[in-house]
Amino acid sequence: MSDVLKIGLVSVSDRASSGVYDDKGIPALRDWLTAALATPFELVTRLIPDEQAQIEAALCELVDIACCRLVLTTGGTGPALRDVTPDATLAVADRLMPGFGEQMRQVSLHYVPTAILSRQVGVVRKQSLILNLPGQPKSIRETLEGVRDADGKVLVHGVFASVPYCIQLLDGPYVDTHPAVVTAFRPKSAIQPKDEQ
Ligand SMILES: Nc1ncnc2c1ncn2[C@@H]1O[C@H](COP(=O)(O)OP(=O)(O)OP(=O)(O)O)[C@@H](O)[C@H]1O
Ligand SMILES: Nc1nc2c(c(=O)[nH]1)N[C@H]1C(S)=C(S)[C@@H](COP(=O)(O)O)O[C@H]1N2
Repeated sequence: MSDVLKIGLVSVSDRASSGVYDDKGIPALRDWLTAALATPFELVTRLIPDEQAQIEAALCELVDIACCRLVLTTGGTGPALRDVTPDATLAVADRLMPGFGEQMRQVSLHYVPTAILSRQVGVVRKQSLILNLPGQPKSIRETLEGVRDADGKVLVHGVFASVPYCIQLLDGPYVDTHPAVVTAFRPKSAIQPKDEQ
């Protein structure tokens, strides 16, 4: 098994994918991951419209063929008729990870009351974790990183704190983070010394 974490990034947007506006989802995801990850990773990106069949196909390709152990989507999680990212994610899921959706909405409520409108889910397909993030580019940092007070103390944990251990439990590569951005939590027995990573 390679030590390099392959991460699929899927930006789901009718307007960005048709060129009405520039896609800000993938750049925001790339920037955040570059700042947060302390272990090697490789990105595979897709920009597609809000079409359920295309989202399902992209998720299956990224997990089954590109072997991405983590896939992050952005966009299409709301209640509008064309928002179908969670539906596509559930359709290709083997198992649900309800804590991720619950925690992302919990975090997001600190930023915006309409956080409850996001139907975002976390699931496992094969040995890969798929997480839906909302479409607002700023929601990427908010949901992954969580909420801090003015002194930088974490008030509500972002979901990324739990992603490295989840990948480890799915027999994926050992992933570590920069604590200034987000601290990866795992039980003491699962922590690998730096020289063995
Ligand atoms: N990929 C993106 N790049 C830049 N801004 C985006 C992107 N996706 C969404 N946004 C912004 O976040 C808002 C909410 O995202 P949502 O996924 O609900 O998009 P939408 O309103 O369905 O439109 P579209 O699918 O055409 O982006 C959008 O109205 C837009 O302002
Ligand atoms: N962290 C965070 N979560 C958020 C938001 C946001 O700006 N930041 N926007 C909310 C809004 S307004 C909507 S409609 C839903 C769904 O957004 P989406 O359709 O762009 O995925 O996400 C919600 N969650």
